[in-house]
Amino acid sequence: MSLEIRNIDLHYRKRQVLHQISFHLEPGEFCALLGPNGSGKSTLTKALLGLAPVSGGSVLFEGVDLLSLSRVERAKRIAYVPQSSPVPFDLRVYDAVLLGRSPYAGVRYAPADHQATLRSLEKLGLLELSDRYVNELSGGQLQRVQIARAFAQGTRILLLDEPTSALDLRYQVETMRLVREFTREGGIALMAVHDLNHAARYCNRSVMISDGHLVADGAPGEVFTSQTLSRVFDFPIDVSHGDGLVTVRPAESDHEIHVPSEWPAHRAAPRGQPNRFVEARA
Ligand SMILES: Nc1ncnc2c1ncn2[C@@H]1O[C@H](COP(=O)(O)OP(=O)(O)OP(=O)(O)O)[C@@H](O)[C@H]1O
Repeated sequence: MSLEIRNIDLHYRKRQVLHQISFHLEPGEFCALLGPNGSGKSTLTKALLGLAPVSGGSVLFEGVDLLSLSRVERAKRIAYVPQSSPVPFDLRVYDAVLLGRSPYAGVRYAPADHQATLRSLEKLGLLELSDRYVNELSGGQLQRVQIARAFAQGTRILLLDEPTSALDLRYQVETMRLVREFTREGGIALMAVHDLNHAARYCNRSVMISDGHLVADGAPGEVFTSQTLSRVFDFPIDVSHGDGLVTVRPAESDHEIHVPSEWPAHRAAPRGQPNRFVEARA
């Protein structure tokens, strides 16, 4: 069952921040949500969670518009790892992860909720920290608690906002692998991320936003071209392909790439085709 994001418009006060954003994600897709600072990535993520005021459009999953659901019902379908969030000082790691089960809990948590919590703590290497208070953790440990809570929620869709920004290299890689495993088991993941090399390496889909408009959509190997990235980030960027890997870096000064003033003339392939690169701005 795909996640269909259709014609999302969003205004903050009178300023339009998202313009007719449309794309769909299939089970198994780990999609990078890319774009420069202020382009609208976090806003789109929050819109999908019902946390930002959508002025038009819908988000369809399993036959329902997620935007029409209550918070609890939406939380059974979609979990979120925020960039940062306030830390309650008197909460232990175990209880913070158990909170991921609150959409299912009645008066008290069931044994299945505790089992899901333990599995998630183990996955994220947090069992040893279970009894620690979350306000005593390092930034990276706290980030792993957020991820564990989202996994414990047991949803089919996972939204992540820069989930590896506070993590050291080992946990960056392990987190990317866990999310990839989640999608290989049939989940759908959408991750706002700045690290283009991470996106190229771990994601099998990428969607680019510029100034609130969708400007490119496809596999990273197709979308990541010098021309597109230089245009979107307004900065000369080199892309090399080799050994099955795409590598992105700032262009060397002795062969700087001209930042094109026009969008590359790629067109969307028919639905279901692997190349979904679109030229979304005329
Ligand atoms: N609560 C808000 N009220 C008004 N404007 C907002 C609000 N939140 C974000 N914006 C504006 O919306 C636009 C998109 O911001 P957003 O945070 O979605 O960008 P982003 O792509 O996630 O940026 P970054 O990469 O820097 O995290 C920006 O111009 C920002 O100033």
